Amino acid sequence: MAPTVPVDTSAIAAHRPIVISGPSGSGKSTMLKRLFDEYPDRFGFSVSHTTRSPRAGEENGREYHFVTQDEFQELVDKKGFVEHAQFGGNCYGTSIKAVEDIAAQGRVCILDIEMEGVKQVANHPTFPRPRFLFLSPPSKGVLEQRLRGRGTDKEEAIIKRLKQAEAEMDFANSPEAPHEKIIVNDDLERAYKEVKEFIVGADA
Ligand SMILES: Nc1ncnc2c1ncn2[C@@H]1O[C@H](COP(=O)(O)OP(=O)(O)OP(=O)(O)O)[C@@H](O)[C@H]1O
Repeated sequence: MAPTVPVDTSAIAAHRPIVISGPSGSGKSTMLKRLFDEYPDRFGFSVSHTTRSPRAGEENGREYHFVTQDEFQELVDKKGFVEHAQFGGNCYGTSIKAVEDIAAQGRVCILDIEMEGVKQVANHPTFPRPRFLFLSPPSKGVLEQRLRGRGTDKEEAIIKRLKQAEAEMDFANSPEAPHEKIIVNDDLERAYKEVKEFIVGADA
């Protein structure tokens, strides 16, 4: 067994990261965009690692930390990732160090991740426990309408997202879910107020 990588997590402990999850189309990007606009200096997204090749205009350390398969695996073995996954034949992961980098700037790191990632974060052996928020659509029907209304997905992708949404919702409502709060995104203003209250505090 590889020893776990020794990463200083003192800034993370002082600025506890927030994990936001919820089905695709539940409104995570919408909420986070508003929050970042309202509080430009308060939050940050960590820079992920990936084994995919950089695209034109992408810079190592800015869009991603671009690494080889071996480098990625080494970090996996050392428990250096808070969470990691494979998409389309490439590996992606959020390192503890990347989250610490945001916290060291005095910012709260926001982790926008899906169900499998949430489970990994909740069960990580050394990562300080973040705060978990789940954003839920009002119903499956409304979710479907919003995914279609967004106009970014093909029919096949919408069907896949709806199926995945069911699994996410079941997990969020199960006893092993780590979420401290589930917010239903029906009315945008009301839901945003709740999100803000959870993330920034009632006095904000
Ligand atoms: N409360 C709301 N009422 C009506 N429409 C909403 C509401 N919240 C979000 N939407 C719309 O629903 C669509 C999906 O929202 P959004 O893209 O923020 O979801 P997401 O959770 O970030 O999805 P993904 O995980 O795929 O990035 C968008 O078109 C957005 O404008």
